[in-house]
Amino acid sequence: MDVSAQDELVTPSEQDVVTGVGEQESSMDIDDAADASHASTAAAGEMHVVQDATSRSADKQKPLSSKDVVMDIPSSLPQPAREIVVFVKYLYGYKLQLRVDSTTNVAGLLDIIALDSVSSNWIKCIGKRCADGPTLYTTDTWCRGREPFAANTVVGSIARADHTKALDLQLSVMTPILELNMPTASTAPQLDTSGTTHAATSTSSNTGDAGNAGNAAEDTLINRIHHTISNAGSVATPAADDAIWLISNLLPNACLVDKEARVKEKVRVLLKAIALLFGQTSGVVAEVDWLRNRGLMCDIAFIFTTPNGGQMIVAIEAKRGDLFNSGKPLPVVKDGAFVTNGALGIVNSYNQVFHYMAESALHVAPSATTLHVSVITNFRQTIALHSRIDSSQQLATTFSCFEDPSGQALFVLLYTLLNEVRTQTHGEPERIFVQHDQDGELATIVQYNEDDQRIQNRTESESSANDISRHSSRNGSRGGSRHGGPSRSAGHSRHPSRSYSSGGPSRRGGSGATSGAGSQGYSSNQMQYSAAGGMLDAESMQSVFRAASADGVAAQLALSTDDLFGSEHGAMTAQGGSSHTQRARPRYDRDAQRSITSFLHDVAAQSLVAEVTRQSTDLTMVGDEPDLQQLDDMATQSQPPVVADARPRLARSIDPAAQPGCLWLREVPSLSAVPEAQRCKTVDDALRLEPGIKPIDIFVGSEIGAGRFGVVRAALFQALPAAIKRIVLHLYEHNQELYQHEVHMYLRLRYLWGVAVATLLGYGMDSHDSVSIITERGNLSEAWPKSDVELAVASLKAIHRMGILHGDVHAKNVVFVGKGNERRALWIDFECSKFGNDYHQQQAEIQRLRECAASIGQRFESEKAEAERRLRETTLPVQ
Ligand SMILES: Nc1ncnc2c1ncn2[C@@H]1O[C@H](COP(=O)(O)OP(=O)(O)OP(=O)(O)O)[C@@H](O)[C@H]1O
Repeated sequence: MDVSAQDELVTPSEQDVVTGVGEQESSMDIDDAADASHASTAAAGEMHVVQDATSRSADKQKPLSSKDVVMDIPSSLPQPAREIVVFVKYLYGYKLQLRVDSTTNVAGLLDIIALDSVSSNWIKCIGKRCADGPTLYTTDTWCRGREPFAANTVVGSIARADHTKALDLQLSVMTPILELNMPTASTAPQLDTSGTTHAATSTSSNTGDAGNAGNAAEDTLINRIHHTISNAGSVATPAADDAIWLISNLLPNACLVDKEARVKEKVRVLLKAIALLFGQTSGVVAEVDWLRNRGLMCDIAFIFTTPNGGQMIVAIEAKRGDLFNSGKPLPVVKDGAFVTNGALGIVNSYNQVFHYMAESALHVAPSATTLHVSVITNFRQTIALHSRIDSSQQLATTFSCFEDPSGQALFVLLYTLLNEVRTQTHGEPERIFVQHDQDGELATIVQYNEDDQRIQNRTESESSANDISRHSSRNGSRGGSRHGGPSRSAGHSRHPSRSYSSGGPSRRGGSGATSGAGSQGYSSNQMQYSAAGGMLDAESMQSVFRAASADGVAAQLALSTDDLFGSEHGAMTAQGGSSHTQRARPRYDRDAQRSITSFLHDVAAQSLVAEVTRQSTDLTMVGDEPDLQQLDDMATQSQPPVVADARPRLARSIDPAAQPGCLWLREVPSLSAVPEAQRCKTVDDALRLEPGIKPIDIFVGSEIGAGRFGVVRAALFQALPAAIKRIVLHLYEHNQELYQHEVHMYLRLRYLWGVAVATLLGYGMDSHDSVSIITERGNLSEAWPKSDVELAVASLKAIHRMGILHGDVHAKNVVFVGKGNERRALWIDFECSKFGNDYHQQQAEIQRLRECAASIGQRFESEKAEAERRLRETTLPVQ
């Protein structure tokens, strides 16, 4: 299938690179190609009037017309205007031509847009937001008294805009969080090796082994890390707010534009919103067999890795409930990480994903009246999402459950993580828990006092609890896995959902049916989540619990094509009777946002989250696997285990020889087993075989290095300088594992990309027998001056802080990018890296780096002296 997204947003330069030099292997000098690319950009730009500074000032007096195209967004433009341009570009798909210059203000832009026949209320919203400040997203506040933007009008009218494009924002052009929340250089906290924070001014208190230069390098690095973290994904960008807002408010009415596309558009819109929120940039495509083998019965799924450290599966199922209901205890989240071995292909942009997904969804269920999109994700990004959706609520409790506007969404977060977060932020862990067995059949509500003594068996929702208890006792619930999988009982006993209570609007499980607000009519197999204001059937609950028990976060967004965003849901929203809807409405409240983002960017919180994440995902963590029987017994005791007791359940014991589970690699046949006719010889061949892969703007150039895997070549990857390491799998027995391991480690180090670790730009199979790892390209240091050494040491320490030892410390594995203050040392080659926090090993690595660098530096100096001597000799006048 051709997934070369027609609305894939490609700049002229990228396009030129791709179409101009399509062959993968070429010896053309890569920097020439870059120049050519830029030249062609300029050429293309001429057609569209690129606005450089000169032309801007020359055009100053000209009225803005609709004949010009914005090719770039001047940084001088006020932020709201920049946002508008971005939105316009995506709303109109470049059809609306407008020019932005330094004289353009927000009002001017809005005027231009208003003149256009397809002007959109979406734009008006932006305008309003600009005018009214940060209250836009509290729709009722924003709309009150401001005709014509009454609340319902807004919801309805915005829905007429083409959200597909509106949501198709590129993360790179969003407001960097830096502007709002980035601590200034003087106040940015610093990490010491123990992970504690210090004020930035106390640089001298930093580590001992690097001198002042080292401290300075580290300070800069830490600031950059902050910056990177801040900018990773779209958590705190206004655009992400928009996405949250869309999801929680507008989707009920959205997607009515393209009636023909129906499911496709709906799926696309929703998923783009999700993508925007989660900021994922790459993923793998999974199909039915792969899913079935893992107990995930849906029609298609995508597994994303998010820049912010999580993984997410988006799955579409034609029949709701299949997803988690296949009878296997741990469907796809294995040991805290999604198992993606054997998935189908790699995608490199979310546009591709949506095209693929939409096509596939239509293909697999062309006549289905209902398609369900489930998002199963784990870790921190969802925390950000949820805390921002309702930042006024206490973190841990509001995470437990959330219903989307269609009434069927559910987010459940990793409970231990939540408790940690809550302890961190509120000084105490969660104290009300739901206990149930791993089948989700038993649920009792237990409350603890501050001394961790059990004080209550039920919450106010006694009827619900009664039902649950009766139900469970009928089923003779006990710990242990009916399906032979590991028991989740101990873990479940600390489920974060504390709020089984009445009061929220009820919503029966299954698509489409809505009961009245505040309905109390439960049946025995239904339970109400007041936090979500929704009602789930037991089956769904089981599903959720299973997902949660697998240490993941589950979000189910069910879409009904019949009444996907129909009047019923709209009515529910309009009634305002839905506590859920009110809660779900994100608040664009600077203070709230600040507190959340400061939490997210707080170094201690980061390390806490990282730590908990590590406990549940660390591939090398060969923890003590708890005795399953013991866990079962614990679950049946009246007093549930403390949170810490649940931890061993998360820390997993794996076969050290087992391959990392979170990476994709199809089982690769040996080359000889592949018939000649089926071998990939070109990128096109690979594309035919791997329909998820698009010719991803990659241009391969000349050799720049070599190692045990073979040669590394310079490349341009989407117009970025890159290095491509190609690994022929059949050459060595362990190549596949090494490849997987290296990619895995790069992914684990994503926070340091571009700061201390070369950015992983792409990876995956490029033919039947070879895989590639594409990284940001840098230069080796020739002379290793002291400043380079300190930069490299600082980067290595940052890697150590992430709990990883490089394992192959050598000067050739550090590349440098940038100049002057921007210079950074980026580590590459992680195939020998391993998890570990051993101080002595860390010091040994640092020491080794210093020695390598010193010897290269000395050699460089002596060679230089020798060359100068020779030069002097040859140039001395002959006597
Ligand atoms: N991102 C990059 N930027 C610049 N040069 C790079 C980059 N990646 C790799 N190289 C060059 O290619 C060489 C080999 O790369 P790498 O170490 O990743 O390959 P390898 O096959 O794993 O080598 P080794 O046998 O040392 O493990 C590096 O020493 C470096 O010179």
